[in-house]
Amino acid sequence: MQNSIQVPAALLESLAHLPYFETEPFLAVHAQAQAPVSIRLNPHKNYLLPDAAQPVAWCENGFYLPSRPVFTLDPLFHAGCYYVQEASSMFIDFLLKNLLETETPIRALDLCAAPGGKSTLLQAALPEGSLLVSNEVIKARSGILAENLSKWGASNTVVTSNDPSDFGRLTGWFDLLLVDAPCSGSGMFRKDTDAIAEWSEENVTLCSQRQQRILADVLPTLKENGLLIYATCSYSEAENEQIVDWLIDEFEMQPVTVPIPSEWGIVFTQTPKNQAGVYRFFPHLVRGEGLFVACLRKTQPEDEAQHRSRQKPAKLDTKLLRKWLSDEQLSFMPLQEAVLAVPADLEADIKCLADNFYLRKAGVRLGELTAKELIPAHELAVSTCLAEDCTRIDLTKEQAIAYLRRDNFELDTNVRGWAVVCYENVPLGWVKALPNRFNNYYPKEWRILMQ
Ligand SMILES: C[S@@+](CC[C@H](N)C(=O)[O-])C[C@H]1O[C@@H](n2cnc3c(N)ncnc32)[C@H](O)[C@@H]1O
Repeated sequence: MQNSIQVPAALLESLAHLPYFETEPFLAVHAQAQAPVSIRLNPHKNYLLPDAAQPVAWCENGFYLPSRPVFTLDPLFHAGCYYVQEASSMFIDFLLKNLLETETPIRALDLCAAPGGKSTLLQAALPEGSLLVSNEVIKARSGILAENLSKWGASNTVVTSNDPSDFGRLTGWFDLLLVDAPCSGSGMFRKDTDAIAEWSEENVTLCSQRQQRILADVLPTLKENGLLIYATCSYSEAENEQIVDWLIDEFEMQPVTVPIPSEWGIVFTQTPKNQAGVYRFFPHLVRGEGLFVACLRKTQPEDEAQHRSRQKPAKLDTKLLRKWLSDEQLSFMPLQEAVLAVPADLEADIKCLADNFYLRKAGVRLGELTAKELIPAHELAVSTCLAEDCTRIDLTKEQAIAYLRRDNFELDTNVRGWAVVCYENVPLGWVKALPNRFNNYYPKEWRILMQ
């Protein structure tokens, strides 16, 4: 059979004994030119799906598209109306819906979070009022994570950029821990052919050792009875089943599973040593990429770290700030020259995080307060807490693309001052309209570069 993607023979050999793995169909899907295209909708923003979109069975907001549009040229992509995510990863939604037995707000940590696919999913799936901390240790990658969460628009997220071991400062703090670990990447061969060149048996071993280090470092931050979701996009047992067996052997962790319909094509299998139930996604069986997922509950008692913030309450002109916001229950926190809006119920937690971690983003950045006014931040424009009565200007698609490129374009309006420009009623960002021109405040680093 012709195999346009050269799947390494050593990998094929190592997978041959796995249940439901079949070399020929596996190679056949890798020979196909096109991987399925799927998006997950942002439930807090409006978006009209194309008629031909088909639901992803295991995710309420997930849909396959019939072909791949040029997402970069869709203003609603930049407005955070949806996230482009391969469908297997959306399975986390199904697990959360079935395993979070509570409507009570929880604290969740997405430890390896950039670029933010699973964080945006978690944000939409967690019980209302929950806190989501999205961490990315590599500082250069934390920017794209903060960008994607800013566009998602929710106020209950915090982006940190810390080493997993730093979370040892907050023992017994989180109810949910997602570790979507860095891995050898074989499950992404179809979408990322560079991963093939980087694949080797030695790298699988190195990844497996790193996964153990990351997990051992971060597990103290999980509460007793807290849930760990461990995922990789590798097919190798050393990074998957063997890690789960190691977690059960070395820590007080119990596997938890949810039954799945067989027609989904997801392989429910067991780890060799402890017979823990785990999920595998093979692209010849599901409409998605390769993925491994396991869920475990911590049975070990863990005292919750107690923290009293060193931060003093700030004196802020709250009346002025509230004018910019819809009536969510938000508190205000200064961060250098800027002011943040954070859910009032999460203020103490966010201050505790600010005292202990490097915060890349927290809540919604409202802007900078001068003596007389707020210079609004982009995050506020694309947030879900922007005041309804804020001045809005509707753009055509052509104008919207020009705005997102930071190009000059004609705007026929009598509006003066700060206004939020919208496409199909969804905010894209700020302009400041002056008598004979306007200034484009779209963030330079996010502008569309594609011609
Ligand atoms: C599989 S990716 C995460 C994808 C992300 N969860 C998503 O859904 O968009 C793994 C992430 O782990 C980060 N990473 C690399 N080395 C790490 C380490 N030693 N500890 C924690 N995270 C690490 C990588 O930078 C990468 O962003």
